[in-house]
Amino acid sequence: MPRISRLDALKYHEKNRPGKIEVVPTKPHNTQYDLSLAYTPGVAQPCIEIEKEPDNVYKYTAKGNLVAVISNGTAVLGLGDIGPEAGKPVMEGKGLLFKIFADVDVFDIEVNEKKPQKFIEVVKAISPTFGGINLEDIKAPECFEIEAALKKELKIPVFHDDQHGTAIISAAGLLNALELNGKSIEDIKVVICGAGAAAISCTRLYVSLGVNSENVVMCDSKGVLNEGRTDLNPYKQEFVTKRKVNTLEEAMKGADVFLGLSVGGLVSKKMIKSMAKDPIVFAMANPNPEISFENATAARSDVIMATGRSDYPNQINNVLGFPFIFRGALDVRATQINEEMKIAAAKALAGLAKEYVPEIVARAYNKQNIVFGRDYIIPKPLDPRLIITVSTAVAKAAMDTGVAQNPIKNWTAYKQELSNRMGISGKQVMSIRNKARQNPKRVVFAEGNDFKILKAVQYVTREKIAHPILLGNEEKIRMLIKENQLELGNVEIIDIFRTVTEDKRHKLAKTLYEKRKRKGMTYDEALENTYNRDYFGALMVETGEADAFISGFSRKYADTIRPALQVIGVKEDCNHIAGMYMMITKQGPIFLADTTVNMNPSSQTLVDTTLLTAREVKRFNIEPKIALLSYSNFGAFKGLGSPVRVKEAVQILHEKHPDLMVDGEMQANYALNGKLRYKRYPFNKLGDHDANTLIFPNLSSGNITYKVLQSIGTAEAIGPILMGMKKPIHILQRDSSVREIINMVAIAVVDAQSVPEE
Ligand SMILES: NC(=O)C1=CN([C@@H]2O[C@H](COP(=O)(O)OP(=O)(O)OC[C@H]3O[C@@H](n4cnc5c(N)ncnc54)[C@H](OP(=O)(O)O)[C@@H]3O)[C@@H](O)[C@H]2O)C=CC1
Ligand SMILES: CC(=O)C(=O)O
Ligand SMILES: [Mg+2]
Repeated sequence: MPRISRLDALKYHEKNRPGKIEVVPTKPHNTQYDLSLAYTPGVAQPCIEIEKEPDNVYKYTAKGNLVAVISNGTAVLGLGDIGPEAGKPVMEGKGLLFKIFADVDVFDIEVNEKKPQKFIEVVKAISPTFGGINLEDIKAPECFEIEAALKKELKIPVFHDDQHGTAIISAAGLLNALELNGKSIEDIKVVICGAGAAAISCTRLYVSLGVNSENVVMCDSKGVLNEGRTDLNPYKQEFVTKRKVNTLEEAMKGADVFLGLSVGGLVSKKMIKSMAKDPIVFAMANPNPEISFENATAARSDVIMATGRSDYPNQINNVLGFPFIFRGALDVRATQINEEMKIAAAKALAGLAKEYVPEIVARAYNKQNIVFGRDYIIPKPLDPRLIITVSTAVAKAAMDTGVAQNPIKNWTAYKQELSNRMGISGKQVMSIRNKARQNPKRVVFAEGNDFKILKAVQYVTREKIAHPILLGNEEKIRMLIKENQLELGNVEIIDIFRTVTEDKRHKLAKTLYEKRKRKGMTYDEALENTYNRDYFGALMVETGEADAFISGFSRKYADTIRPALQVIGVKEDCNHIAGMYMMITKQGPIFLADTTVNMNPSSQTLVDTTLLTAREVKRFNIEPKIALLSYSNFGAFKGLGSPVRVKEAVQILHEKHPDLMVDGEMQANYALNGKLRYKRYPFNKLGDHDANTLIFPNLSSGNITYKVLQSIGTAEAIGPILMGMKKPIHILQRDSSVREIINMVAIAVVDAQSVPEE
């Protein structure tokens, strides 16, 4: 990752409009009518309802999703007491993180007040605006008094992020690091550098998780908190050591764990060298850690090293906590964030780090693969699973401890809601995967010895989406699994050259021969074809040894489709096959066809493609609103060529399938903008509906359109969904991503679920 320069950071904050946040209205506001609803007179109605029943404030205002990030600027990162204005970039930054990671809205509030009592009064006075209060960068010991008083007084979650966020994340990292180096939490000797907000709270949590407080040595700016110190406030007194050590350097000798929550650059290589075997070093001061990643790892090859920074492995930073903790707390309208909720968050984070890491995360960090180990002890902030994992755990803990005023009744729906909030995968993707999980099927993969296929197979196995069967060289597959630390359990591998019995080969050959003997294929040729993985996979499906076949990842589409057509064939009521893509856009899914099979379709082929596509779209529980596209509208072009073919196809569809909402020929903008179309062509059968299904006049236009949409990142593409085959055979595009492969597997399984048993 490129290092950040001072100038880049300043430019970033200054450019366009200064700062990092803005307020965006959530209701229509373009007409006089809208404004009368948004403001007076309409606005008086919710005011009256809230006056009658104060809880209605959650129903009619943004309160329930609005968190105050409040600071007085007295402990801004490790920069110290730099004042409220100077702390504002950090608070805006927290606002940005709340929004992008958990869809929580934030007002950052910088208060020019250091005295705890007055600060408490300010926060209390503004609290009606908010669903939660995130205290930030307020120095110790004042922060303890402030948080305790506000928690007592307010019935909304109050959470000092530097204390508890840091404690939760570092505890998760510590538990995982100890698991890796095999040390027991009860035995470890721990040095904490810093005795402020973060350090005190972290240490309390470690002790509650099993660290022996007698094994803890804590230091502040004046040295070790020991029995010789007479200057300690009550919070520091809690961690006075009986050991006769005075300096950080002495304390570090033989220590198993170092936790830095102070200021940058305090720890030398020599100190790291003096630690016990397999030391754990979390240098969490920001922006500069107590010791750099380079220096710590140069000093000790056996170190497990983490910092608070995003540009090194193992970022232990409260960003992994506050967005998701508040999300969960707000969603159940918790009255507080209690210890159980914090521990649930820590455990959820620790557990997630040990799970399979999706490719999307690896790609975000420029890695081929990320697996639990010394350089990955804690999830990455860009991991889209965090919201579901952590927020769900927090919400559950709130319910279990009786602080949830609005308990969640349907966890599946809640997870879906969380995922929708972030647009993680779109409703359709989730629902296809969920449907697949209900009845997973046996899926054969032609390219079992490809890394991406193996990653997808790992996912679908874990998520119980399918029972995979891999075709390929077993030795090579096992080596790839080992090298990349993949977990595929007892996945079935078939080496079509070596491990197929004579009986089985002849059974497959006979099936093929029976289908092709009058099309010129001899028995010997059929036998020979069983050494081709595309024939082999398709034959497994045909003979009932598998339910679906996925191929084409590494070869030409036409080469893969031919065996499938010969073995499986086209459905009785279909004249041909066609390919469809589902594009997940911000406006919802849009279906495109034909994107993969028929180069220059006749009018009848366009009709067939439309019918196949309509059927497929309905399987997603979506009513197809179909536009047959061209470069002309409703007969405007009089010459020969695609508009005429499309027009003829529409005529046939109108005559033979009057119930179908379909029209054309039309240009793409008229298809996608129903109001525009209706204004000019009010007779059209789609009325003023935007089309959700686009049928292209030829393969070039269909294929180009989906690739353009996909490449410019406006839509996630799922497909190509092969339509018209008797049994589920799907042919991936070359260079499909792991996510695309997973989605195709889910579609293949859902397809297989609807194939009647023979
Ligand atoms: N990675 C993460 O997620 C997070 C990191 N942090 C980092 O932790 C640090 C502390 O933040 P916070 O607790 O909020 O701030 P506080 O102001 O509450 O505490 C700072 C502590 O650092 C101590 N300190 C300062 N200089 C030294 C020194 N030379 N040797 C030993 N201790 C020293 C102070 O000692 P004294 O008491 O004597 O003044 C004080 O105890 C910051 O660098 C911050 O960026 C904080 C939150 C989250
Ligand atoms: C990360 C953070 O909150 C801090 O360093 O203060
Ligand atoms: Mg902070």
